[in-house]
Amino acid sequence: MGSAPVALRWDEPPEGPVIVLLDQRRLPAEEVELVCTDVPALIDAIRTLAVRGAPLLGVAGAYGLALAAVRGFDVEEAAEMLSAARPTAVNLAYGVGRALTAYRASLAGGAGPEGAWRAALAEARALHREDAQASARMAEQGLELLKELLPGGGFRLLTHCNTGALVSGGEGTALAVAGAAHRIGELRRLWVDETRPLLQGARLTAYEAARAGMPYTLLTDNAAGSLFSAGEVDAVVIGADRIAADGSVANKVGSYPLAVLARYHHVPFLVVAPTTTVDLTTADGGAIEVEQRPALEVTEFPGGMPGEVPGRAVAPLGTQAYNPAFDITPPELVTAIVTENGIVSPVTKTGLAELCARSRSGNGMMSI
Ligand SMILES: CSC[C@@H](O)[C@@H](O)C(=O)COP(=O)(O)O
Repeated sequence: MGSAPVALRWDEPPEGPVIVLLDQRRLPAEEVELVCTDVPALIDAIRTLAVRGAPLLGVAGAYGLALAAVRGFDVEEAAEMLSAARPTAVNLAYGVGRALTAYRASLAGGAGPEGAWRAALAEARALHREDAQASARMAEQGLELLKELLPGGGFRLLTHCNTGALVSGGEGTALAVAGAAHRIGELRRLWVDETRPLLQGARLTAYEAARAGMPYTLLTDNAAGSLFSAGEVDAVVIGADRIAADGSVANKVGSYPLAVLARYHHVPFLVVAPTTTVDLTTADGGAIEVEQRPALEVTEFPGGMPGEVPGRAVAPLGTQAYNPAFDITPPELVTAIVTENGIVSPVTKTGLAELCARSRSGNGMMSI
């Protein structure tokens, strides 16, 4: 079994502190590090998905704030720019907000610039550690829930996008649950949606599943219906980018159709996400901003991502494309939301606000 990839680290070479990313745009073909020495480079990495996935975006945002401070950027302006780099995953603004609050408090307490950037860095490191701990708790609780829902064991799980170690300081969210099932010999099959247009499933989840030795099979997103109708899926496990106060879930586009299929076929639809992904200030799914991405990602294959080698055109030049990065699954289609603090479901009746209150108080825009 291969070791989990390290998606992000802070480094302090003699030339000055940097954020080192495993460049996810190049996986699985190449394992290449991308070194960000300044805030614009990090913002570009976030926009072009060199670093991605809700929990890791939070961690990247917090380290980004520390980088801004140590590299002499206008920290307040950097905080705004970093938070706005991608709009849907609430963790990004949350992570930036936490490091900014630590930075401001340090300055207000009389620290100089060195003390203030170190305070921001300490907060980023704390968030990174907490994320790893949350990941382990979600894996445990998600596994327990699967055992309850599917007492026969031998789970055949369908997942979408990428929710593993590449998006976390730990093993991730939904993929961490699959990993926990695999370790006890109960993962019969991991069905991996390729996740058009940027192929996070094919490129990244398959990469992680292979490294972990999981029994996995890749499918095109539009093959999922046949798989359900053949009775081959026991549960859907996905992550989330933002969960509104009413339990609506924003996640990678293609999640909502899976929830509809799961309901039709009486299959549990499980969302695995840390409480840092819950945004109690957003009332419902309609209030979640869904990121729209360039047409090129759809009209070229495999996804003409900025900074990448040009893709191959699969549509006539000038074709318009509808390319929302996320969709919204309404709460009535969600069987349960698994967090590090517990599970919200029609069965437990525990509210999201109660689970969030079990974490330390949030900063910035989060009301947790
Ligand atoms: C634990 S990651 C949860 C989500 O962030 C993930 O499912 C997802 O949608 C990521 O989208 P991406 O556009 O690749 O950042």
